Parts: sequence; structure tokens; C-alpha cells
Amino acid sequence: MFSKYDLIVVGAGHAGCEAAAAAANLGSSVLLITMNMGTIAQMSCNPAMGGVAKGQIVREVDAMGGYSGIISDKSTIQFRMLNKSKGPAMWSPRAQIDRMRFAEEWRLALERTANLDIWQDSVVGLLVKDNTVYGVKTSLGIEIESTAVVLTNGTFLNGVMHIGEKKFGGGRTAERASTGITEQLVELGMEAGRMKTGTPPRVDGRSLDYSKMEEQWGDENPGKFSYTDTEVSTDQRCCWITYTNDNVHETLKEGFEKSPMFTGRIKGLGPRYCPSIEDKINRFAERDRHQIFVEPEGWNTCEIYVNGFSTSLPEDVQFKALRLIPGFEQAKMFRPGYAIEYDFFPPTQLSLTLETKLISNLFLAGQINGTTGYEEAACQGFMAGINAHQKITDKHELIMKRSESYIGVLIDDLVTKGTEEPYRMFTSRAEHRLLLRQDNADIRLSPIGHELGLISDERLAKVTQKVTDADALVKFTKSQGIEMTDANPMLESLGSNTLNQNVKIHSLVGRPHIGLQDIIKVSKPLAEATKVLDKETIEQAEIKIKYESYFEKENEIVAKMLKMEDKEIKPDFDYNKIVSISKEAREKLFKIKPRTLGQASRISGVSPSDISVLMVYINK
Ligand SMILES: Cc1cc2nc3c(=O)[nH]c(=O)nc-3n(C[C@H](O)[C@H](O)[C@H](O)COP(=O)(O)OP(=O)(O)OC[C@H]3O[C@@H](n4cnc5c(N)ncnc54)[C@H](O)[C@@H]3O)c2cc1C
Repeated sequence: MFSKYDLIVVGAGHAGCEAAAAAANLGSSVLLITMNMGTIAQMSCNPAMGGVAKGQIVREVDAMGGYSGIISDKSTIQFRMLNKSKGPAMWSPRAQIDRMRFAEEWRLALERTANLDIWQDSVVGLLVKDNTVYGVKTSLGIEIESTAVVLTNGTFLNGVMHIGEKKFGGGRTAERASTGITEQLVELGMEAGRMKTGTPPRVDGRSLDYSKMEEQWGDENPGKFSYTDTEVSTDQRCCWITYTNDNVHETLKEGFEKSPMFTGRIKGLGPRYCPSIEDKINRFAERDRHQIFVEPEGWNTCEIYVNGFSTSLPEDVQFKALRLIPGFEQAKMFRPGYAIEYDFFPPTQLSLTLETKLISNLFLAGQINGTTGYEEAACQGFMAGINAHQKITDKHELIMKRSESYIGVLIDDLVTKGTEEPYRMFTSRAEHRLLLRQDNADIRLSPIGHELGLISDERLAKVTQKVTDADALVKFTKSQGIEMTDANPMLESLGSNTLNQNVKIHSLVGRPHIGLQDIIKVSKPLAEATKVLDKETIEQAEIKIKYESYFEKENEIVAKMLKMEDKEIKPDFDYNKIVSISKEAREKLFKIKPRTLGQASRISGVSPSDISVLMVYINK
């Protein structure tokens, strides 16, 4: 029934979809096996993409030829650029998403992708010989062969869901758990752990009184994720904000003794930055209210996601407490919140390509590696799909540097340091975040996508043109002056000091709160010079003018750091021959097998003096 594939991807969540699409677009024959074709790219929790640091990841995946940005744009119901009042390194695109449309768009995109077959079934085991994977076994008893396998099982491996004292096996509400894979991999010598997460109840939006809540609209001129010419709706749906209160907290506390979170019935660590409402009440007892974001799940559905109210308390307690929130007095519940615990594989067992060190040609991506979040999963899937293809076609592996992408930071963090709790991306994890901005992801990464074959010549040419045009515009502002009589009314209206002599446009853009678009309105030469340029090119020039000196300093730091980062360590390097490093460092170095001195320096337990000694040996 099945001939041999180049690659089998197990699971069609955010990681699996990107992995399958990337490898197929590169030319591998791919079979995507997923338990339920009705839940391809299902958003298990919040219907939103992007956010702080996560939005940058979506843009990076898009810049290299992944699909997440395009699909998000097609299903956006509200868009906001977060942190716009801060520096550009913090600007983060976030979109409220139509959950059903997102899943449908992903499925249609996969159906349109050449070299990609889909099979609905559950994988129960791997075909492994001589520590090399060569296919999978399914619950229908079928054995399907492939040269490589990417596992992206999400929260499904031995998943157990909890609502109060009730407990069900399952990978997500109304879906079966996956058994067999963890057990086999553990038997083969891999280590598995347990993590947990939770989700809030969903309610019927027709039963809410929005007049008691604050409206929260998106941006007036909504942006988007993809650098391609995707169209986004200029219509937006409103979200709302309301708050819990003492009565809500007291009611929730009635259920604490039945809460699996407090009775210790759930094993594993949960996401610290996405706590349940019971956790928040417990940890921040001094707070008399917590914010609740009331978010529509789509354009046409009345289903509402109660963001901030993640809970696994008994459903009747959830319901009683919800009705005490302003605007929720008559709320009808569609689905209760629940918690889930699942298996993951500590990611220090992977190499930087996301291939397992133990079993050749087996790659792991997404929540299975201890991460949380669609964006974190999508970018790992994308990278695993690429690297699986590269490996089986004997091409170079793709390892992203920490200084060139959030994707590089994420994978390096996971593989080098591991994670004890669900890992999510933050801007603070990226030491070179000033360079890793959402506005320049295409400039940073499209050449890489192009070299791989995922970005067309035309698309790369557009990026190159943008850089050339932005540089030319910066140059123009340095030579072109502005009359003070033209500038002063605009400066006054924006609360900036007026001029007492004519200046170059460049020096005005250097001022806070003054942008090129403000000056275009009052300077005919600038308006003329920019009339054929798009918004992004003008923005790129403005960011360069305002932050050029900071970028230069950061680039100098990166150049210094790359000297260490580029110092390669051979995979079979024998750390036993170094006598003067600590026992802990030796053990960790053997376990992680760092590729470079830079990676070695980030392993916990490896000290700067261990690195100095190691450097001497490598230089020998
Ligand atoms: C209850 C809940 C709450 C969550 N809360 C949050 C949150 O607050 N914040 C946040 O950022 N993230 C949250 N998440 C996590 C978020 O859903 C994941 O990070 C993201 O979906 C992971 O993507 P993935 O592709 O790794 O896995 P998933 O999206 O889980 O997809 C896994 C896919 O694999 C398929 N599959 C699994 N096993 C098999 C098998 N053996 N054979 C065939 N197919 C298989 C499944 O059917 C599914 O399609 C939550 C998840 C759940 C379930």
C-alpha cells in the first residue's frame, strides 16, 4: 500500500505541518501521519499567533519559506504590534486568529504541497535497526518505511487530562493519547520526562454583557506576519478586558482541595509564565483582581476564549466563579478548562539539527522537546524538516547562530542547557536581540531560505532591493536639508523643540517621536524621494537612522563572540585527555557533545576556566 518515503512526519500540529511542508518543498517525498485529519494545525489553547519574541519567530519562519506567517495572515481577526512605545527590538507582532480558518488554511496549504502525502492513523512505534530509524508502525498494524522520521507528538504522549478529581487519558480534549512511542524510545536508551499545562474554559459569547467590559481594538493600520504579499483584512474584531474580584477568588478557593494542581495528582512541571488562575490566586494572594482577556475564537463563531482563566478546577466551580466576573453574570459554558500532563524528551539528547544523538535519522520537534507554544513548535518543525531533508540528501546541515535568529537561540538553549519546565521564548533569552528584530527577519534570513531553495529568486531580489533602497534613503537624509519654516509647525505639533536654523533631515529623524513619515508630510524633496518606496522600506531606513550606532556596537560584540562560536570541536573529541577540567564539566561535555567552543561555554557546570583549558587543547 505504501512505498518507501524519504521522510515520515508523525503528527500534524504546528511542528509537524511546518516539518512536512519544508521537507516536501525541498524535494523529499514526505508522508505526514496524523491521528485525526480534522484537527490538522489545531490551536490547542489560545487562538492567537505571535506576541513578544514569538512574533519575531513567526516572521523568521516566514522569511525562510515556512507557512506559519502566511496562514496566520489569512486567518487574522485582529492584529496588534505590541511594545510599539519601546525600541524596535521589542516590537512584536501578535494576531488574534480565527481558530477554524487557521486549521482549514493549513490543511489546504498541505493538500496543495507537492511531494506530500497525508495518512490518518496513529503511530505506535518506530522501525529501528542498528540504532537507525527506518520507518514507523501504526495502530492499523501497517509498517511504513522511510529514510528519516520526525516525531512531533505534542502533548499526546501518554497524555492524561484533569478536571477537578476527574481524570481521562487523551492528548487534547476529545482526542486520544498516543502510547507506545515513549516506552520504545526509553527501552532504546532515551530519557523521558513529564510536563503539564492547562487551558481555560470557552464560553458562549451571546451570553456575555460586553457593556461591563473594556473594549480592546487592534491597530488602526494593521500589520501582518508574512513578507509575501498576503492580504490581511482591514476589518478587525474587538476583544474585551474584564477582571476577577474577591468573590471570584473565594469561589475558586472552594475547589482547591479537588484541584489536581494542589493535590499533587498532576506530575511534571507547568509553564511558569502561563499560570492557572488557581496558581495566580495562590501565588499572588495580595492581589484583589486579575485581568481577563475576552477573545473571540473567529469571525463568525460566538465561542469566546477566556484568556487568563486557565484552570483544572471542577467544572461546576469554574462555572460558578466565571459568573461572578463582570459581564459574565449569565455566561453559558461551551467547554470547561482542563489541565494535561504528557511525556517529553529532555532536548539535551538532540544535536543542533534536532536529530537524536542515540538514533540516527530520528528527529524530534515541538512540544515533545519540552517547549510550549505554537511558534516555538512551528520553528522547530521547520528546522527539523529542513535538516532531515539535508541529511538524507547528503547536504550540509542548517544550524542557525544565536546572533542571527531567535530560532538559533531557541534550539541552542534547548540542546545545550535543556529545560526543566515548558520552555517559551522571551526577548531576554536572546543576547543579541537588538539585531534580531521582527522588521529585519527577511534581511537576516531570506538569503538562507534562498540558498536552501525555499525562497524564490524574485523574493530574494525584493529583499535585496529593500536593503538598497533603505540605504539610499538613509544617504539621502544625510545630504538633504529641511527648511526650519517647513519643519517647525510639525515639530511643535509633536511636542519637539523647534529649529532656529535649517538642518539635515537625518538629524531630525534622530530625535525621539519624529519619524520619516512626519517629515515626508512637510518636505517636498523627501516626499519625492520616497514616493515609490513601500512602508517597510521607509521604516527600515528610519530604524537604521535612529539606532545605527547601537547596531554597530552590537555587531562588534557579535564579531568578537563569533571567534569563539566558530571554533569547532570534533564530535569524537576525547574529553578524557583533558586532566585539568572539573569532573562535572567532563561529564556534561561528553553528554552534550558541543559543536563549538561557544556552545560549550553555555553548558551549565562548564566554567570559564574549563573553557580556557579546552581552548588550549582545541588550538593544539
Ligand atoms: C490543554 C493545553 C493547554 C495549552 N496551553 C498553552 C498555553 O497556555 N500557552 C502555550 O503557548 N501553549 C499552550 N499549549 C501548547 C500548545 O498547544 C503547543 O505548544 C503546540 O500546539 C505544540 O505544537 P506541536 O506541533 O508540538 O504539538 P500539537 O499541536 O500538540 O500537535 C501534535 C499532533 O500530533 C498528532 N499526534 C500525536 N501523537 C500521534 C501519533 N502517535 N500518531 C499520529 N499522530 C499523532 C496529534 O494528533 C496532533 O495533530 C497547550 C496545549 C494544551 C493541550
